[in-house]
Amino acid sequence: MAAVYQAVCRRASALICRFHSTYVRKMRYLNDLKEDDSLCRQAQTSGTFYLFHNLSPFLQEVGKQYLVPQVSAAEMKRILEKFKEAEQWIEKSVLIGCSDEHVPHFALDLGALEKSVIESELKGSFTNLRKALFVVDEKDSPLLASAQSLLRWHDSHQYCSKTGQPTQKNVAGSKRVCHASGIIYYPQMSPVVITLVSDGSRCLLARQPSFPQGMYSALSGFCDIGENVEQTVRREVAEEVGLEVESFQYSASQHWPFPSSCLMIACHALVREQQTEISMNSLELEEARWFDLEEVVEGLKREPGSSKQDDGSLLPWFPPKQAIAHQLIWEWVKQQTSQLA
Ligand SMILES: NC(=O)C1=CN([C@@H]2O[C@H](COP(=O)(O)OP(=O)(O)OC[C@H]3O[C@@H](n4cnc5c(N)ncnc54)[C@H](OP(=O)(O)O)[C@@H]3O)[C@@H](O)[C@H]2O)C=CC1
Ligand SMILES: [Mg+2]
Repeated sequence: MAAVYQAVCRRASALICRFHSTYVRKMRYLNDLKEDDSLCRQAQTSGTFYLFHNLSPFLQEVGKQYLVPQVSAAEMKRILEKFKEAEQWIEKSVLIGCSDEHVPHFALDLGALEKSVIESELKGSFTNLRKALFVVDEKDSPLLASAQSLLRWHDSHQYCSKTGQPTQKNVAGSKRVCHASGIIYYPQMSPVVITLVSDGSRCLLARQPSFPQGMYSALSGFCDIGENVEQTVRREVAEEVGLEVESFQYSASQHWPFPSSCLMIACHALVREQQTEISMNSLELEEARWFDLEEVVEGLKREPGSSKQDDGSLLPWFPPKQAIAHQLIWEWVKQQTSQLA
């Protein structure tokens, strides 16, 4: 028995090692591409391309599925030759990852080219990211989100904010340089804390006026400069619903591309059972209230379309699973259910 156990352990650790070495080699290769312009330029000739048009990703609808096609370098060349200055277009691409076999992946925004020509050549359509993220396969959503954020960052950092001179991207697109001042700009993300507040048996969910009808989510807010995560959690909860956080626990994080590149830091927070009266900040929120376990479980089952009742009123529903808010709400349900068991 012990021998079998040892053999299983050896096999497991061999697998883990193999996984790590593939991962490490991949990360090292990507880093080389970021650091070495000529290596990256060469990689563009054998890589694959995810296409965007004015920041909308290109999708293909196959049956009921939406696919995110990777266009080969040869196919890219063929399409771009239909337009002027084909070579210059490839230069605009940014590195977004690579396969385990080191096939590099790039994202390219063809916003200045005729959309319909590309759509009919590649048999698909450029789709708004807000829709795309929720219809593609789960593994593709983070890739689309980060690719769009990087393309957006390049688009809005064409000039040096100190000298006003144009900035130049390195080939991989991991930075931009102002040659007049020597300033290097790196892609930025804004840290945002998202907090699911609980009083021990209920959780607090709120609506911002911009949310779709009937949707409630956890409280969120940008970190102020100089703040740590704990301070942001405490401040945002105080500002938005007038409650004091007693303790909090980090859950997970997620890159979120709206409005532009946020690092969502998700936390659970507890307030005292005796101090649960909400004083909502109506400049930021439209509604904030406590939900019990049963109402949350029901809400998780609801789709946006099934939220409307015959009398026109709306039953609450929560963000879809691609949003980290969904994960927080699920975790809370699991924790409550395990307490009841
Ligand atoms: N993935 C998920 O599950 C969820 C993601 N989110 C994301 O979190 C983000 C922040 O949440 P929200 O509650 O709106 O934040 P806040 O409560 O901090 O309020 C937003 C306001 O803060 C100001 N602000 C401060 N810093 C910034 C900055 N770096 N970028 C933009 N605005 C800033 C703006 O005010 P002004 O315009 O007056 O200057 C903005 O309107 C949202 O953009 C949303 O997309 C939110 C909930 C769930
Ligand atoms: Mg907020």
